Amino acid sequence: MSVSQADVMTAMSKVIDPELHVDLVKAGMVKDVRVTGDTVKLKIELTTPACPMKGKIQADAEAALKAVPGLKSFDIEWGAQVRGVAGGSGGALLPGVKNILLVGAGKGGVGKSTVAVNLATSLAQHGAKVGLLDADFYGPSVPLMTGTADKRPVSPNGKTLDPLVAHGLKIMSIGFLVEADQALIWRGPMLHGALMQLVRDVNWGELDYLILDLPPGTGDVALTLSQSVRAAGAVLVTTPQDVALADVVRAKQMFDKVHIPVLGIVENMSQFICPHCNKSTPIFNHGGGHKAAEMFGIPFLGEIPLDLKVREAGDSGVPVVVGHKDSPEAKAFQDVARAVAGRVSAQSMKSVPLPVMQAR
Ligand SMILES: Nc1ncnc2c1ncn2[C@@H]1O[C@H](COP(=O)(O)OP(=O)(O)OP(=O)(O)O)[C@@H](O)[C@H]1O
Repeated sequence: MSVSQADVMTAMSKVIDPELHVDLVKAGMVKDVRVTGDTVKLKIELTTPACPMKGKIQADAEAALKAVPGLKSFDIEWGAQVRGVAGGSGGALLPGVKNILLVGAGKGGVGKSTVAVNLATSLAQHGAKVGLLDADFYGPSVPLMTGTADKRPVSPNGKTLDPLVAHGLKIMSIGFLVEADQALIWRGPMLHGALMQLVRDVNWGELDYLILDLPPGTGDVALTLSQSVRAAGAVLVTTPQDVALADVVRAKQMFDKVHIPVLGIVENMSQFICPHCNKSTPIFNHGGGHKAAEMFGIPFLGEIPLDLKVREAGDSGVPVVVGHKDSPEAKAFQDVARAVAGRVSAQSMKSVPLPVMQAR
């Protein structure tokens, strides 16, 4: 019995991407199908190299091909092509940037920068092209956390800046450009101008994801910055205690106000696992992030344990996903990164374009 290309496409159309709720053919993921006798070679192009569902899709695709009558063998080449969320990219300002993602928190000190750095690094480790922009004007910690604090970006032409490169990321921080206390006195228009310079006048090149570490809180500064870029979505970082819920509510309301979809909530400092006896202690309680996610009907992206390694990694400039990549903490960050990438892919599948925010 001879096998046709149509038989293979029919088989692939029965495989559903569980995150995107669409079959592989409709999603345009099946490419270069070449049938020779009773064998087929094809390429499946996922929507992100950090696809959280790759294992399931792989198993389902293989099972579907095995069920094609007459097909004796197959060879699937796996690839990934990140898609941009309509209206959530760098747009005309940064045509090479597919998705701008904001990392925000309702209040300071919850680990927002730690999550931004490890999220960006994990996505890069998966093979995505990632930039990290530290827009935390009042406390830029990305230079310290990425080991770039003693370096300065250079300008090849006197007009634009080359980002620094570390841990597979292109990095830019307000901390590279101004003294620590200088930005503290900036308000609306100046902040906006400085941010736009960091976005526009940096040679970001082609990026799948540009992660923006926002200042903490929901005041004017965070709001102005969120409004100034067209973001594909925001990741909210919180700690687990009940009192943090009020801050999550405020942060969610802020992103709603500027029409930026919240991709989900990350619960940081979730619980402390004793390195000596393995006993888990919920120092800041446990489950507040889950509760908040349920309350808003938005995804829970994962929880990160409270652990000395995470703090030490931040201070040493080598993110925990690099320095201790097999630790439970690194695995927790990697899971969050895959969940975020999955949510962005899901957004990109929605045909309704996001509203375009005008820079003020
Ligand atoms: N899961 C964790 N376990 C241990 N320490 C952590 C964890 N997450 C963050 N920290 C530490 O807590 C401190 C604050 O973290 P971070 O700077 O990321 O928070 P932030 O919310 O960005 O703060 P800010 O409000 O100043 O911007 C840092 O010293 C960091 O290393």
